[in-house]
Amino acid sequence: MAVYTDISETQLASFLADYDLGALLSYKGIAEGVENSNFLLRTEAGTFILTLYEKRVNRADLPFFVGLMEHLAERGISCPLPVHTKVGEALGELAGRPGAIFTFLEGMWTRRPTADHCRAVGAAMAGMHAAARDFGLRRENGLSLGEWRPLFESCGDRVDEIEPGLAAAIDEELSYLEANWPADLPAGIIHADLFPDNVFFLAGELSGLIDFYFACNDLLAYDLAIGLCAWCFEPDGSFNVTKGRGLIEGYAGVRPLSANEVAALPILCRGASMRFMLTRLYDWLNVPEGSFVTKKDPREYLRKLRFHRAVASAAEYGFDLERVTQ
Ligand SMILES: Nc1ncnc2c1ncn2[C@@H]1O[C@H](COP(=O)(O)OP(=O)(O)OP(=O)(O)O)[C@@H](O)[C@H]1O
Ligand SMILES: N[C@@H](CCO)C(=O)O
Repeated sequence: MAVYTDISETQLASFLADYDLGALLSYKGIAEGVENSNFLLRTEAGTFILTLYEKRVNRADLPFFVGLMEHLAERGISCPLPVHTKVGEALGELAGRPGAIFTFLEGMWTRRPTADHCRAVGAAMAGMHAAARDFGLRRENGLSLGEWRPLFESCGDRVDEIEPGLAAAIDEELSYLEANWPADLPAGIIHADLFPDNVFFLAGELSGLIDFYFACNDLLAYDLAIGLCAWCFEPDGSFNVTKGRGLIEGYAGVRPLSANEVAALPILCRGASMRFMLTRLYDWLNVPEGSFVTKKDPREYLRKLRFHRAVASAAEYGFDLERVTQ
């Protein structure tokens, strides 16, 4: 359960006194999520989310995250909007943790994405990329190509417990990625974790994006590659080309891709699979049993990596080239 920091009603009421949200009516911890403590608040002004930032979020990055959500919301992207205190602050402190209050987004994430969901997510991702273009702050991706090998090395000598020969296979794949990673593709601010649990739908329509705590400056098409990995595989491990087409054509309907971006999709998908396999592998080997963090299976991303390694051209992701390029 993702409530690491307990708060008392008295603490919360005194925190809320800095805001124009009326009196506290009720609050409860939210079980979902693993990074931060989230609470559902009801006050006289409505329903809100209180997020307390835990250790894995770097305090210095908070102005970037909170500012980005504000920037996107101002440009019509449906995402949580930070609520300001009476003196105009978006970030405060509660129970020794940095905290912020956000508007509540209606909707639920979908456990069974369809091709229509994928199309909507592609369009929303491209809309987010476009809306973030004039955001004034930068944040380097702390989980980009250069960080993968140190992360792998920090997993130590237990990697082959997951599968015999895995350490050598990762080493070889990292060498390929390091030698061939594309450099000259359009870059900007990406979400970097736009998985199904971070996209809400309401009555079949996309109602908003949440969890911008991996957002950073990186290749725009890398976000699309993360989306292909997270949205377009079936539970049996097969890639669904109809979903792939939906995601890519949904994206390109808002921001057409360049021919170079299309050509780079297979290697970007290999990199995205590597990134999520490694963070999951690290957690698998290092997070103690019975802790709050729900461990996700690194082998899911190993299987996805193998699929992308066998892709000879981006056309195998199922889209019509003429429809997605400029
Ligand atoms: N603005 C919001 N409106 C409605 N619900 C929200 C909002 N923000 C967060 N939630 C709820 O809180 C849950 C956890 O939020 P979030 O995914 O941001 O947490 P996290 O700990 O950063 O998670 P993750 O494990 O994905 O990194 C969400 O699944 C959702 O149910
Ligand atoms: N989306 C990530 C976890 C949260 O960042 C994963 O599925 O591994």
